[in-house]
Amino acid sequence: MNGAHTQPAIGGNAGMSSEYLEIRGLRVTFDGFTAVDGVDLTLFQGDLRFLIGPNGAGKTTLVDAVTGLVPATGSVTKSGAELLGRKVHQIARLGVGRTFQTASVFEELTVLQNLDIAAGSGRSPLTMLRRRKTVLPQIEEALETIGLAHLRDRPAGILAHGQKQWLEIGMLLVQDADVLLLDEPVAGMSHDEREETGNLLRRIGAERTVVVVEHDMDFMRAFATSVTVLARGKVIADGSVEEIQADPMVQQVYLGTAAAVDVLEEH
Ligand SMILES: Nc1ncnc2c1ncn2[C@@H]1O[C@H](COP(=O)(O)OP(=O)(O)OP(=O)(O)O)[C@@H](O)[C@H]1O
Repeated sequence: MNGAHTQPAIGGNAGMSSEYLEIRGLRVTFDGFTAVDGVDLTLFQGDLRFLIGPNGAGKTTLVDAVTGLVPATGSVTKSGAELLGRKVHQIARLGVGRTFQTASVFEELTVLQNLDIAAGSGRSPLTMLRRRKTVLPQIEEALETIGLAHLRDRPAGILAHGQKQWLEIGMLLVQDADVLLLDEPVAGMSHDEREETGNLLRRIGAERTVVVVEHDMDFMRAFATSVTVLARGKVIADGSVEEIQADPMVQQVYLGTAAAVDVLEEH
């Protein structure tokens, strides 16, 4: 970690800005098995919220439910608009975007074309067929933000693993997503790529709400402004990194062994 990092502000701008995503009593059931069990979560603009928990805790299912991929009960509102019951593309249009554990970019298309398609997701098929002659300002901006401006005309297939994840994040930015749910964005990344990704999340997170599902505790400690711990579909703790690390319930449930305490407290 270099010295340029500012200390994460606990809770981001919580309380200072409008509420962005409010999850109440969220429940997802698969054939009688409850994967997400009555989750309440409030996320604010400026919050870089990490969602952690053991394997099978329900983290990805929660993201799937918010983004319309699995049916759920309860309520998820974004700035007052109910998301549950809407289709995936409608939720995306309301500004809620997500990435998957495996980056899903069009490998044969250039970086620019990938961003152009994402930016055009709200356009009609006819206008999509017409190629844009100029690069849209929001695409220029996204290229700079994700650090891929120099690779704009290269096929996405040649990008390094980390760069593909950044391109996916760029695709959410050009779609105007202001709530971003990222599923294990640094899995498989090198140390330097993690550092770059963390800085990218800080840059984009200042004006947005970013939720990061992650297993990497070092990454969480370095970049989280707040943390929610899920276990067996329920929220067992919510707070700053320090509060989460000191929580005996988290130490016990999260990994369940004495070694787990070392993992959580390691610096
Ligand atoms: N489509 C499905 N059908 C049945 N069960 C499912 C389905 N999707 C997830 N589950 C179950 O729901 C539980 C929560 O899974 P989920 O993938 O959300 O956990 P997770 O916290 O993201 O885990 P990991 O950290 O391993 O990715 C698991 O027990 C999983 O087997």
